[in-house]
Amino acid sequence: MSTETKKFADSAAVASGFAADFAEWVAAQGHDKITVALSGGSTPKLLFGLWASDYADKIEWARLHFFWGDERCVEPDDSDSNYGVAKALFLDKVQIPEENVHRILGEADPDEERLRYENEVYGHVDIDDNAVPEFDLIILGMGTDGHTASIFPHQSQFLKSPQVCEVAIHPETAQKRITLTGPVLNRGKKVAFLITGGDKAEVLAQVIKKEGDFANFPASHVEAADLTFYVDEAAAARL
Ligand SMILES: O=C1O[C@H](COP(=O)(O)O)[C@@H](O)[C@H](O)[C@H]1O
Repeated sequence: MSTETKKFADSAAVASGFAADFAEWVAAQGHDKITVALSGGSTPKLLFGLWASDYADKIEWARLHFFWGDERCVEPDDSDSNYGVAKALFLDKVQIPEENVHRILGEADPDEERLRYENEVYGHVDIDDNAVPEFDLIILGMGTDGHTASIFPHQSQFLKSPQVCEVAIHPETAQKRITLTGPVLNRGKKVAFLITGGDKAEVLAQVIKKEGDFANFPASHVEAADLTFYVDEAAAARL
């Protein structure tokens, strides 16, 4: 298992550092149908913008299949939709076949969608001997409460769920979400956290150093074989 922390000056530098590593990694993959689970929220927006502006013709997008680590149960054109954000910022701007985009249907019944999406994942992603999907790359973020994907501290049982996806509930808004579970995050062949901002510094330090309240932060339970934290100086202030 290898864990690395890459520190950058600010959030823009995190996006460009990750984008450069990503382009190199895609080019080095010896197979097509490279499966990537995207994160949502605000942090990856700079990355998505950069993919559209600087990498549209530098990456063979048709080799990639995009999935999501989590989705909010809203319409795809809702500003809260993780898919909607990615679509507006880069999917509509790069040459990627529609069938390579495997969105979670946030507008569908969550319990039915959880099962449909699980089958979608099984239809395209390698599995291990225990039928756990092995994405080539999973991109994750972390909330100020230590949640990752949509595994929140109050639903930490999802870290050990035997299912591919679970229906999560946001602790403050009660918004329903669909999230990949802990075993799937841990089986990612490569996992990258993108974490920026001083408001995450204290939690990030506990997550990385495994100190203090770390056990209560879902992000600290992601233990993939190849794990990299891309952080800015503000988020890294307590490391
Ligand atoms: O709700 C979510 O939160 C996390 C962190 O989001 P950010 O806005 O702090 O970057 C994100 O990784 C997750 O995908 C998202 O749905």
